[in-house]
Amino acid sequence: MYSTAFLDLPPLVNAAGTVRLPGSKSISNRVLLLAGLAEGTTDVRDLLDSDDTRVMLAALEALGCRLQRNRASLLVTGIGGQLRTREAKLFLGNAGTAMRPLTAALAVLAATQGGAFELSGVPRMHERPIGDLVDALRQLGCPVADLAQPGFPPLRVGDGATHMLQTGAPIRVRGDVSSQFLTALLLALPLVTTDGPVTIEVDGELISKPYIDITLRLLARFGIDVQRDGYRRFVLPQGSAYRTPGRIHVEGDASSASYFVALGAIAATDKPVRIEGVGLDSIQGDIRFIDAAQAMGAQVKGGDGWLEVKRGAWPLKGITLNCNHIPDAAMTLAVMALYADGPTRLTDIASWRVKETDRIAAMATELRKLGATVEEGADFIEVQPLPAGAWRAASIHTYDDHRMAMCLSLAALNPLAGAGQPVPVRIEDPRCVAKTFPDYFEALFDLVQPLAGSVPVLTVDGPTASGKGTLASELAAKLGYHLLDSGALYRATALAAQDAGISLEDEASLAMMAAQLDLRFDGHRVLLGGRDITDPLRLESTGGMASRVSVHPAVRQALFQLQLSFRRLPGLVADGRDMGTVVFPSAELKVFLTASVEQRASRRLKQLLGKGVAATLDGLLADLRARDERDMLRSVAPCKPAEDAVLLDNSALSIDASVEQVLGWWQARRPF
Ligand SMILES: Nc1ncnc2c1ncn2[C@@H]1O[C@H](COP(=O)(O)OP(=O)(O)OP(=O)(O)O)[C@@H](O)[C@H]1O
Ligand SMILES: Nc1ccn([C@H]2C[C@H](O)[C@@H](COP(=O)(O)O)O2)c(=O)n1
Repeated sequence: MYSTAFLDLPPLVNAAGTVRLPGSKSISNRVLLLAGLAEGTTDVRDLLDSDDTRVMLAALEALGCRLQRNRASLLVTGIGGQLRTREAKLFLGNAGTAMRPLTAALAVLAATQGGAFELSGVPRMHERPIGDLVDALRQLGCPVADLAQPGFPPLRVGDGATHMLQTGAPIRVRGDVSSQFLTALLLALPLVTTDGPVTIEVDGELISKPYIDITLRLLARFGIDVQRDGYRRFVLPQGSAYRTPGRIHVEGDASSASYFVALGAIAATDKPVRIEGVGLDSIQGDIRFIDAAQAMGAQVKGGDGWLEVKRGAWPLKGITLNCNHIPDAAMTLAVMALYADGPTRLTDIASWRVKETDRIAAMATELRKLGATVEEGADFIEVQPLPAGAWRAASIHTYDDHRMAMCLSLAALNPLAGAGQPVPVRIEDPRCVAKTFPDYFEALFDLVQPLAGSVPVLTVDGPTASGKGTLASELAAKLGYHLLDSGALYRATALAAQDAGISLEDEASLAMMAAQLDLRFDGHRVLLGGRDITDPLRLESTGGMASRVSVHPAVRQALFQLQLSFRRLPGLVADGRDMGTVVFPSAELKVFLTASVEQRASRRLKQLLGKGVAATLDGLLADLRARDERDMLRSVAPCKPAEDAVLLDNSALSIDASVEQVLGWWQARRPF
């Protein structure tokens, strides 16, 4: 997962390969609540691991459910409809799929068994309406107190006392703001059917009906057979009781599939994008997104648990579509619309305005930043195609909304819109995808090809102990980029030579060995032929040997391709001696880092003593001078600033100040 302040996506031009989807958020949180309320233990497979499921799990644990995590599954032992805890404060983040059903379930349990629970979330959750559900619970006779603005969380349900509920008369609930209110009642009211059946009647036209279908199917799996009259009237039979189904499998998230369906439709020109975990047999309403994608031109094939998507019509075809049945996935259509031959109008999407953010306003604002013409209304959005040449590089604000981040990432495919200046796209706060798809960007990068030469590179060259490694790894962490410590390759070659008894002057043998290095970087550990060489790699003596090995042109040539292979999406920070001059001459920013030799020697001394390695200042000064001379005066790729490098003397700069300085230079070169 990328937890950086922003993530820059270079222009992308092709897509192919397979993505395995994380579990559906809607199914995961429903299953968790049902398992938590049921008698017995439920073995939940392929559960989504994300922010929204984590808050649900924390709530269940606080309520006395037992959770046992195994490698492939989560075992949930429920409370069997009996409160184990009578008071708790539950923080539910921005998870509507946790807030609404837990409010209803705890309201009826607290009222009938005596309890009091506070439910709160992030500030945006406190702006998301829940009044219609609260009204329905109050009709029943459940005490519900608004703790801030009436009709919005935070709420307190129950007052510690027991109450008789009015289950004899139908409970009325509005269906035209969020279908989650009805889902919440359907999940909660089986708990109070001891004295007779309980009826729910829906006022107004129910939106997002497919989500109710998911709720009903899952209720059936947990032993509740709801009788119904279409989507207007639902009857929970007397004596309903949750029974664990034993094992339950969570299918992949159909809303998350929409980004990869769109990716295939836009960019899979040769081989398809294959999506695993969700398919034509899906119980999720958002699977119908594929109909919309096909209407726009996508070629879609599928079976049970899989889909394959390729580009069909190109440009895509603009469509007008009522999106009431696919409210979440429909956002993806708004970005696909940029690649269409005419306007795309998405209607009946008023619910977008009360989601993680006001999604109609957010989508319109961000698409306009890219250069698009967008019209928005109370319950629609109309997006004009964005012709080649009209795209602008944009820094996309994501509003703490995972779907904004994932949808807008598709704008990086802009080179496919036609001849014109390709532009990168910046996604602000990429971590917001953690709500449903923590590894979304990693999955995207596995499938796409960047425009040739567009993966950004930042080089940091300089003499030994100037702080290159420290600076480069901080920069890579801040930008979410890969890191190449090129010195480590020379060091590993030197160690391998030592192990094999090869002389450091034997250029041909060294080069042959360097070309076959079995080197693996595993986090901070470095493995050579499976052996952990992390510690020996950093020895001063190894640095000295590396310096001698690196003077040989054939060795440098042997390591050249390996270094180039580190240039992968989304970008690279490379440190060494010749990164800016030889290996990445087209790097966007080249920094040449220096510090006085005295300063460098004293830093290295501190570093070594800190690791318990004996050293003296005089000895280090002599070693550094010798190494500087060899590295700077050798005939091939000497350590020197590239002509277009920026010099940074950090003798009097802290590490943080150096990082800020370089990030400032980097930002100045970005088009955002
Ligand atoms: N700006 C700075 N101010 C103070 N200390 C620093 C600064 N930058 C780096 N250091 C410290 O200097 C030491 C050497 O830094 P580092 O290992 O990053 O250098 P290097 O140039 O990568 O060395 P080498 O070429 O030997 O790999 C480390 O202990 C690091 O914490
Ligand atoms: N791009 C590079 C990186 C390193 N070397 C050589 C010269 C250094 O003295 C030695 C060890 O590097 P360090 O880990 O200290 O950065 O490797 C080089 O020639 N070119």
